[in-house]
Amino acid sequence: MAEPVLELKNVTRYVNEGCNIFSDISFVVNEGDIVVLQGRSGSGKSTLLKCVAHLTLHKGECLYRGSSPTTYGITSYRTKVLYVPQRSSLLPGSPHDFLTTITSLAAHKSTSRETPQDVFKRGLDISEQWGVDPELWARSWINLSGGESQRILMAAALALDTAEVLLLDEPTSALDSETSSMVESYLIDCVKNQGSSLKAIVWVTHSPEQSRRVGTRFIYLSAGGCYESDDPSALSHSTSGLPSTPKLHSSAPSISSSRPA
Ligand SMILES: Nc1ncnc2c1ncn2[C@@H]1O[C@H](COP(=O)(O)OP(=O)(O)OP(=O)(O)O)[C@@H](O)[C@H]1O
Repeated sequence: MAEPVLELKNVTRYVNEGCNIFSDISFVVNEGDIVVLQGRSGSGKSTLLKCVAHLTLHKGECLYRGSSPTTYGITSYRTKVLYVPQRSSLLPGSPHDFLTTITSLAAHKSTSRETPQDVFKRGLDISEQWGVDPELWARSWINLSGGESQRILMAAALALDTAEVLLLDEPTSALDSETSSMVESYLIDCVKNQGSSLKAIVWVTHSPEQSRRVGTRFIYLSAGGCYESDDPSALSHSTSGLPSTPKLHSSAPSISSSRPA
């Protein structure tokens, strides 16, 4: 049986007293899973990834291999459960600077024996397979296109080779369909490859087609709770039970489920 790698227990993101973006989100991510997380715009997908990455205040627990982030130390936890944002716009310097900074962190050094040069070379190799000119790694993030930034960020995350779980926030939203499919295939192969350090992905997308191509499980955020479905595009043809405009929720648990998530 597949080992659980990540466990969300009653994760609740509050905004004000008694007002939540979502409440009591609970599900387990097992080795080999590519969990596609879908939901209407504003339903809280990005916020949930940030809660799991311990980047935003929340209630409840996110256990990695059965232990809390504080047990590992938050920075070490983030090398294992790695959040890849949709945009790199707030990062200073160049992608090369970024990778140099990350590989110099004690948390990275304690989980990787590779030199920064090895990591950088792998990042170049991966991104070149996706059509990125190696020279772009020396350019400032702000002068890269959305698609160039997205591919380089993803290549950097994979090149670090420390994460067992990637939390991907619309990772191909700026890519054309051909490039998107190369990135998708690479990620799927990594999760399937027994020798890879990457064991699972939580993948936010708005595309039912992408959900079908990459997902092994499908979780939907809706009405401040979540449900799991066998249908990779349940949201796109759901006509009931979903608010057209997501609202903050004033009551606690609200988990609708076609199957317990
Ligand atoms: N710090 C905050 N304070 C108040 N509201 C917030 C805060 N952070 C996020 N929100 C609100 O929470 C909701 C969920 O935001 P989030 O970005 O997680 O949604 P999403 O499902 O990822 O949306 P999209 O699909 O449009 O990217 C939004 O209505 C957003 O405005």
